[in-house]
Amino acid sequence: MNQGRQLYQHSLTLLTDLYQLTMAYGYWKSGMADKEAVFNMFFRRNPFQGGYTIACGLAHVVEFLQYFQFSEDDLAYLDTLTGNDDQPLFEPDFLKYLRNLRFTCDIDAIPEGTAVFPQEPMLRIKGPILQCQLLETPILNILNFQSLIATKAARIVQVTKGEPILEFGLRRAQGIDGGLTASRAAYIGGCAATSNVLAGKLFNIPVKGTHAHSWIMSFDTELEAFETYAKVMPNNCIFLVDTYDSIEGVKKAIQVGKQLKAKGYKMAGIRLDSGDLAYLSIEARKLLDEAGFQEASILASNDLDENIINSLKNQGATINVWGVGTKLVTAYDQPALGGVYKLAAIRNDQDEWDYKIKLSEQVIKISTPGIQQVRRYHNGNGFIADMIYDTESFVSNRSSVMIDPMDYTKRRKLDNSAPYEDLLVPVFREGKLIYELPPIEAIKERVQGQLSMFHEGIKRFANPHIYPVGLEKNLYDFKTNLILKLRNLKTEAEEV
Ligand SMILES: Nc1ncnc2c1ncn2[C@@H]1O[C@H](COP(=O)(O)OP(=O)(O)OP(=O)(O)O)[C@@H](O)[C@H]1O
Ligand SMILES: O=P(O)(O)OC[C@H]1O[C@H](OP(=O)(O)OP(=O)(O)O)[C@H](O)[C@@H]1O
Ligand SMILES: O=C(O)c1cccnc1
Ligand SMILES: [Mg+2]
Repeated sequence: MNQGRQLYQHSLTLLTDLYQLTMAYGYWKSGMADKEAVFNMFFRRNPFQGGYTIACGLAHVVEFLQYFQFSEDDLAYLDTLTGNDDQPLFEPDFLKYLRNLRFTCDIDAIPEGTAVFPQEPMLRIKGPILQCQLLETPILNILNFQSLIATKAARIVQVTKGEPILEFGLRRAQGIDGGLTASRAAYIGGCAATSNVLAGKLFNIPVKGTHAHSWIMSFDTELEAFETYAKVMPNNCIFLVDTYDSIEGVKKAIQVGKQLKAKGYKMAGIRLDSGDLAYLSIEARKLLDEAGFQEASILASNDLDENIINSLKNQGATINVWGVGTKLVTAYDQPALGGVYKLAAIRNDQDEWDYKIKLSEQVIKISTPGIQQVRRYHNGNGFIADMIYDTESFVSNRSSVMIDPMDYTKRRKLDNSAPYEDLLVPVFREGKLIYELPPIEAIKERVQGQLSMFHEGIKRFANPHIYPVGLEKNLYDFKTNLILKLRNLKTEAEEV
């Protein structure tokens, strides 16, 4: 029986964890639904043991929020949920409340394509606590994955040094949305094109493609396969040469390349997809050059990542176009960015902010309270440090002191008359979109622009230099005192 399409045709508003809805119900039932709260999204470690992370996914957060509304279907489904006594989980009046619920929060976020670092709020949301709570899961889902893949792509781009990377990952991506959003993030991170046609259409990304072994295998001979392809697609010929014997394959490609030339076309190149890619590319280059095909590209693919590409380059490989799939779109060596979303402040009955903190035995896991902003300082040559400050308590003096949250002896004085940029920009005000989403090309350019502004050391793969990020002194002191108070210890001031 045809059940109809089950995926991708309905409201995404239920794309959240059930516990967000049970808490939402709790807030509503106890009269707290509209209490104003602030949450921050941040991560604690850069992925891939690297020195930076590329922020990506905000456009899809915006899209999600613009369509945020419970549909009749959604509500009917929620109405079927029961607790362990088989009674309805949610009472009808709560579902009526959800029917009329609209997104009305303020959001400030760091633009896509910006390099970001641990502890920095990538996104800050302020609004009724019930809404902020429901949005934790989708916001993390979107930003964690796209930022992870954009970062992976940026690392691969670092090693190919301007040579184009074609993203070939769709067949092994983590499902349909994983494939689509990975293609977008990979392009933003610096890939030149994708093989993913739907991503090309949806996100305005260039698409590219060669042909597979099956094309070669469907003919009696490799030569016939190349000749037929040249006949039907004379303007898009990259011949896959490794089906039977890569060197023999290159020779056949040259034969067909000459036929193309005689007809006024150009053989764009060859593709290697197995064997020793360094050796084979060097041999292929010699053969191509000797035959007058100096301009023909050598594309290589086969489980490539930044480390293998680096090694191939060190071996003198003459590959100049890189096809990268599985290890890019699945972020093979680190499958998730550990971004979190934490309550940082809540309005009390006196209409003042109560700052909130999550304690932990591990210092790195203690959250930072406050309505946070990130100030990125420049000197003439590049970025020198990022300071996280609380917008409510910050006093813009001539200089600020920032303190490393992991080591209070590490301090730095920063000059507020030097150029700086406050990284979070207003995106929504009371639910209204006030941010103009940049075109994907601008986001992509921002990545490379940003990376050129940091000390080379943060881009190193092994033990990268740690870019300085700290808390502004008032925020640091406030956080420390709050920790002491929660642990029932005296603050320094109370001690004397
Ligand atoms: N010169 C090289 N130096 C380092 N790694 C390489 C080199 N050449 C190829 N590789 C990588 O080594 C791995 C080879 O994998 P594998 O043995 O599965 O493939 P293969 O036997 O070449 O081809 P296939 O199984 O696809 O026919 C791939 O990840 C490839 O990118
Ligand atoms: O290796 P990736 O980085 O994922 O790039 C995409 C791969 O997909 C294709 O073949 P597929 O892997 O489907 O088959 P093969 O390994 O047998 O060539 C292509 O030939 C690449 O090898
Ligand atoms: O176009 C290609 O060569 C291609 C596309 C997807 C996967 N592997 C290769
Ligand atoms: Mg493969």
